[in-house]
Amino acid sequence: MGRVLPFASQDADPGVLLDVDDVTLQYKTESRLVTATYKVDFQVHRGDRFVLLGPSGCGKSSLLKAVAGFIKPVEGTIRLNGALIRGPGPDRMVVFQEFDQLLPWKTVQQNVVFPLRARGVPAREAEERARAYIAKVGLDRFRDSYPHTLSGGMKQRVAIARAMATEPEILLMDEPFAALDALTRRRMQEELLQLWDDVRFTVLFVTHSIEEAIIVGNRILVLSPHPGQVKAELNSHTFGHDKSEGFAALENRIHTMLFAEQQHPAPFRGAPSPRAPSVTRAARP
Ligand SMILES: Nc1ncnc2c1ncn2[C@@H]1O[C@H](COP(=O)(O)OP(=O)(O)OP(=O)(O)O)[C@@H](O)[C@H]1O
Repeated sequence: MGRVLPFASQDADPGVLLDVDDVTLQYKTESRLVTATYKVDFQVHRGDRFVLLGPSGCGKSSLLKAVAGFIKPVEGTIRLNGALIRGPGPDRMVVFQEFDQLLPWKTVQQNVVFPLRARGVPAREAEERARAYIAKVGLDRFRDSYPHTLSGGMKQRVAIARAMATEPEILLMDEPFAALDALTRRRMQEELLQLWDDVRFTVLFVTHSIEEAIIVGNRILVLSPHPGQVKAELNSHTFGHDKSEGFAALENRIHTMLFAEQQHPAPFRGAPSPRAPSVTRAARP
């Protein structure tokens, strides 16, 4: 493999990779104009695990789609490495929540090879790179399996391997673990962190789970409810599943930030739930 540099942050470059500047996103439907985000600003540096966190409908997925180049801001700009994003490009890869993002008629290996060949990577290199990334997500034994024979978690691992194998500048993940059971989700979060330790890629990660944001992210952008506006940007680089000192404090701080002005407090406040708070659950008392 050997060619991880374009994807990785192996230098100490503190420069901005992704610059989202004053971005307003809108959708026009037949009956109305929906403002998804309003004047959102943030900057992602190389090697960041940057999380967009906020309640359902605050425009997290819309921001990710705009960075992917699928939708255009009505106001503001998005730049990657200084260049204006005008559409989708090979420098960005998206991992979605849905398990059906793989090609069902192709094996795991073929699924990972496919986008590499489409980008002009020579056959042998594509095969080798696919093998290496499939190994990184622990699926060597399933290289010749078809997607319908894999569990949800395994399919997401393939989707991650496929995206990583293209070695994009930034990996865009839209609630990639949200449809998994709690234990698998936790394992996937750990594996993502291990992968990051290994490859040091840059990721923009969308979630509505406060716990997931703190575990996965080194920086968290907290967005207000619809239309999404920036509430705060926080550092979270010292936490993992061990929930070391300060985890609960940060969790509470974010929770308060998101729901302090709500008239009805979330049901688990004052009576902590054994499950981690999620923005969606909290937003629907
Ligand atoms: N294609 C669309 N047409 C019209 N409105 C849309 C479209 N996609 C999203 N919206 C609206 O834009 C707003 C933001 O949606 P978006 O999916 O980005 O939010 P989100 O924070 O990702 O929500 P969730 O966590 O529920 O996925 C919502 O009000 C949504 O209804």
